[in-house]
Amino acid sequence: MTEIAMQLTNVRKRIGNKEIIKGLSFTINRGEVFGFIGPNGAGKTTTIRMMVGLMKLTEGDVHILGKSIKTEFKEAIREVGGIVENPELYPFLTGAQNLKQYARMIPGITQERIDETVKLVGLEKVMNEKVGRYSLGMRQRIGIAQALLHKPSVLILDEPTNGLDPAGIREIRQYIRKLATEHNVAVIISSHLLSEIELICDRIGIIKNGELVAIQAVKENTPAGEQQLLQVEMEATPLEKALEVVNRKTPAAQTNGKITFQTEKENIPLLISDLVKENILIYEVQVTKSTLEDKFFDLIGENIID
Ligand SMILES: Nc1ncnc2c1ncn2[C@@H]1O[C@H](COP(=O)(O)OP(=O)(O)OP(=O)(O)O)[C@@H](O)[C@H]1O
Repeated sequence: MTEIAMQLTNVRKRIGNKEIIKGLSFTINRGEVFGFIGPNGAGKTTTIRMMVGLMKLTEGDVHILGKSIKTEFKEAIREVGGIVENPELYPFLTGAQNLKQYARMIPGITQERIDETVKLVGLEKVMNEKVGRYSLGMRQRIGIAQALLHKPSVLILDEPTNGLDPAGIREIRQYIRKLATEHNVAVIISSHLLSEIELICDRIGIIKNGELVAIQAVKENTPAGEQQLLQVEMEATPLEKALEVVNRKTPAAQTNGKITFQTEKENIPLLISDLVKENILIYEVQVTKSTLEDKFFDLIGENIID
């Protein structure tokens, strides 16, 4: 059974009189790697800062394992680990000393837990080396270990592959996948490069100008022979209620005032019947088979390269 790790509901952020984030609604499941992609300035970092509790929401809510970041901040935030800016590390201390230092700030972290996280990110062999001598990829991994010490259910990484070479990216990818599948962590990764992120993620949400413009499963991760998921876009009223009903069967998001989700063909009539039973009015349903790249270039209208 899929368990929702994080749910964004109509998340908005206004700074001054500018609305930077314009009503984001989507869910991320445990064990899933979710990519959050969009051009520079799209609103990824702002959204992530709200998800990790570094910035207040102007409107809407974020629930983490069902706990509201607004009304149950402590309980909700306990389930989140993240690297938003570069991980804070002391280059003149060893990896082991850095982790120990960091662990002092969190109550109840045992040496056993530190060792466990080191193993999780595969840094056992270099723990006694000074961090200043680590490669960028190793520094990222020790940052991930720090973020994991308190056993969060959701791990959020802002541009974790930034500046890494292909080998570094491959390593990070391997550990992120392991975290999701073996430890049931929901991992959220932001990036402005589709090519990098589609290799890591199960699902990708595309953000542009503070709005979610599409959400789609990455087909490379679909086992061979499995039926290809169809992309469904639906205009329905009331939207929030419709979103909730669809979410019971499959993760759905709100994009441009419509509900977007993916499902197998035979599920479509079942979902429509569920919606009708709940007195939801359906005005339009669009079903497409488009690939992620098609969608991405259609929506963004440009190749996202710095
Ligand atoms: N404190 C602020 N005051 C005013 N505008 C801001 C503030 N922070 C961010 N913005 C604006 O909000 C928009 C979204 O910024 P954000 O950093 O979230 O985008 P991003 O998708 O993370 O981009 P990048 O990939 O460049 O980091 C941008 O247009 C930015 O100029």
